[in-house]
Amino acid sequence: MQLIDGKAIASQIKKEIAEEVNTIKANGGKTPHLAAVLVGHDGGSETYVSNKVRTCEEVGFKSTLIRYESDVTEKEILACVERLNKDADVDGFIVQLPLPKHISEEKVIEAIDYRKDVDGFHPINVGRMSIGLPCFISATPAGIVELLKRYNIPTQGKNCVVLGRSNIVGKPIAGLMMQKGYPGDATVTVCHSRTPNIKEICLEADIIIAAMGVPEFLKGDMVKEGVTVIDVGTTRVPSAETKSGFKLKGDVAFDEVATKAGFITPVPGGVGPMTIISLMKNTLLAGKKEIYK
Ligand SMILES: Nc1nc(=O)c2c([nH]1)NC[C@@H]1CN(c3ccc(C(=O)N[C@@H](CCC(=O)O)C(=O)O)cc3)C=[N+]21
Repeated sequence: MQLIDGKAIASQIKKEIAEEVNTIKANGGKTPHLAAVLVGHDGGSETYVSNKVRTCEEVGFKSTLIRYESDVTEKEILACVERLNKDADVDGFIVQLPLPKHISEEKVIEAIDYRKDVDGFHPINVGRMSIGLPCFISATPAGIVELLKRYNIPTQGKNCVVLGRSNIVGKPIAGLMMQKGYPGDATVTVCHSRTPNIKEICLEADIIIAAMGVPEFLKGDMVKEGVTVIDVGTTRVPSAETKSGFKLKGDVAFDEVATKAGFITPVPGGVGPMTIISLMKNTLLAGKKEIYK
């Protein structure tokens, strides 16, 4: 079994980005600027957003964090998006999800200028990705693809099973794994809460991407020997062992599955750090106007 060390790969890419930012600045170019909008005080969102802001500092980006209480109105959030769309200094921005129930995530995402949508959640970016046009690819799927590449994991003609059909992970990663080229050219099966025979399907898989958000869903008896397992789950469960009182749990029963897997990502330290780094890459691309003028 080989552990896929997302944390190590992410810090390597972080150095590459920091060097490029230095060069841009040395040549009198504009410092890339990422803004993040955070609504409410949910523990997970706070941690992820502060990771993002800290990483911006580490690579030399400018960052702006805009915070709202959870009783903020949809109108106020839409006005904030409009301001960020117009702010010439902001190259890209994200609105951290999930949003409180009284705010429509669809409306907010559609209001974002797709040229600044470094999350890759806007329908224009989603659509362009699905037909293979230049676009912002959402950070988690992009991070997964990068890990497969860096570990030279074969995908062509392989059975890839995606667990979960969310708009931000399941659907886009399924599309990327079946697209032409590498990593891609896989035979993709998407399973979800209504799939009756998930175990049977997983037992045929060469690659399993687990993104259902159900802690320790994938058990040792559901995978074949030598499988590559990518664990996207990040559920916070209460824990007495940690200072924060929470522990991060993946969608994979790690110990059981690791004994059979060829490659496996840990949680934390797997896909999470790669998600952050992909967001930085998208922000750099936005700053350089490489995808959209
Ligand atoms: N608009 C938006 N964009 C997102 O990209 C987005 C979002 N909303 N909502 C929530 C999910 C989740 N997500 C993660 C980011 C970093 C880690 C991460 O850094 N994880 C670390 C551990 C962090 C910790 O200790 O809690 C790791 O796995 O090693 C995890 C999950 C981004 N998301």
